[in-house]
Amino acid sequence: MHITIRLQFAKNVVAFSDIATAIGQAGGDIVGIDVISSSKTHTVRDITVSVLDSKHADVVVDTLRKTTGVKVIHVSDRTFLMHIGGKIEVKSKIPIKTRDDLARVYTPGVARICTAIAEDPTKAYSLTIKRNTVAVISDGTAVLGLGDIGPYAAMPVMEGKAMLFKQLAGVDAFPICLDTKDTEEIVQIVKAIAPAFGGINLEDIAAPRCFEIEERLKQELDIPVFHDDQHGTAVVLLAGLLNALKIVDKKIEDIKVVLTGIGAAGIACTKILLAAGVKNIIGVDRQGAIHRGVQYDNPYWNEYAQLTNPENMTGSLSDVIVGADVFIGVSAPGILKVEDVKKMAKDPIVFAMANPVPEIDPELAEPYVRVMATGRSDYPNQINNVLCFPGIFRGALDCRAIEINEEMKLAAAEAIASVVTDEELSETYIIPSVFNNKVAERVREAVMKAAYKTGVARKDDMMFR
Ligand SMILES: NC(=O)c1ccc[n+]([C@@H]2O[C@H](COP(=O)([O-])OP(=O)(O)OC[C@H]3O[C@@H](n4cnc5c(N)ncnc54)[C@H](O)[C@@H]3O)[C@@H](O)[C@H]2O)c1
Ligand SMILES: O=C(O)C[C@H](O)C(=O)O
Ligand SMILES: [Mg+2]
Repeated sequence: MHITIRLQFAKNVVAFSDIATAIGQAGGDIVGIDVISSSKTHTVRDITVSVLDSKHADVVVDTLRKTTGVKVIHVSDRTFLMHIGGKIEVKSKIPIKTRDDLARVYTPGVARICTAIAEDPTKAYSLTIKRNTVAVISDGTAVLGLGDIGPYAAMPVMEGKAMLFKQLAGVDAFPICLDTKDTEEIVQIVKAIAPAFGGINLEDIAAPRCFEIEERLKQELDIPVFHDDQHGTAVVLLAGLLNALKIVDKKIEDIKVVLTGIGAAGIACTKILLAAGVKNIIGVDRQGAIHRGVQYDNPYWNEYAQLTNPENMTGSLSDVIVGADVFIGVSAPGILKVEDVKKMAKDPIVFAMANPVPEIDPELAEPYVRVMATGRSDYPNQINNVLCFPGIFRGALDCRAIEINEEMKLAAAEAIASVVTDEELSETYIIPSVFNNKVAERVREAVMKAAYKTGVARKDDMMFR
């Protein structure tokens, strides 16, 4: 990573070459220097330094703080700089240049538009932003793998999702973080703001509350409601697994899968795998393998035990991973050990998808696995729901679907997998890149086709009939 250190130094006490030497001795690489101001006695410079990680950054900055004649004014890194003032803004489509423009976009002209919508509320789709908007709703309780960090801290992730919605699929998404963890209140708030939106993307809401919130909203709203961490993740996981299985030449019905983190993502991933034909899947959470014969406080785990773990295995991750063909992690950093990977069947597939730190460091796992994937953008094979949510909502909005159903999700998974051709498929390319512009378009088309086929599309479109 790069950090930029703004420092002031006394010219008669220390020379810049001494500062450069100090940075070099601390292992930092100077990649840029800007002079901010200079007087007879003092100079202020921004020095951009390449460092290994945030601990290393602290070492470099501490060295400078201890250098006589140097005052560190502040330190910023590029990632922080990209977040200053937030990452998105609202823009008008039409400039208001004249009184005439004003009288059309605002009072009095706008009143005729309002009246038309009051007479026929479906006109909201043609005369307001509704046809292109998605609310990205979070309560900040399961933000990436950081846990319950609250609504303010969740905002940067939701802003990031909104950027991706726009860039990858042209969808106008609004980040909305709620300062409540009350299921009923969240349901009522989302229902109340729904008129402005064509779809609702729930994000980073912890299990098990997320299940009830999604179910209630699906029943009570006539626009698609989609919990991204459940279904977006499940769709992309299935796409990646379908392609990875081609490489190891194993059939989906024959594989043994061990999945850690039986929360929002884990339960949805399990369900999509069962629907796709997986027979032997064992879920592991903090207490070990989920199995029959115990009563869990979490009702979803009791149901989970009925659907999974055919041999009713008990024990820890290390116990049940023996002979597994596939490991899927949607849980917590570092919980899969190299020793565990060594116990897996031949040609192991490891999808360590916890963000930002995966269940196993890919560098540690790589010598022992055939196919390795993470949720991150800095390693090959990024299995991340960003491959799904922009295209799936684009499709749902364009055909004005009332919901995003199972057929639409399966169609999206197959569409994502299909972007990687048989010639291109390899251990390090099982899933297309986020920047592959075929992804959102193919997902959109597949999702619309499935929506028309299952009768949930409201917009007439002969092309997809
Ligand atoms: N790559 C992706 O696209 C993607 C998508 C969704 C979620 N995720 C990641 O998956 C993780 C879970 O997200 P979620 O939304 O399902 O959260 P969640 O809070 O709903 O579920 C997390 C589950 O993991 C369990 N867990 C925590 N520590 C564990 C441990 N040491 N061993 C076993 N289980 C443990 C928790 O008990 C909980 O059941 C996060 O790290 C998130 O970043 C990745
Ligand atoms: O936000 C991501 O990168 C993926 C996913 O939604 C997560 O919560 O980890
Ligand atoms: Mg998420």
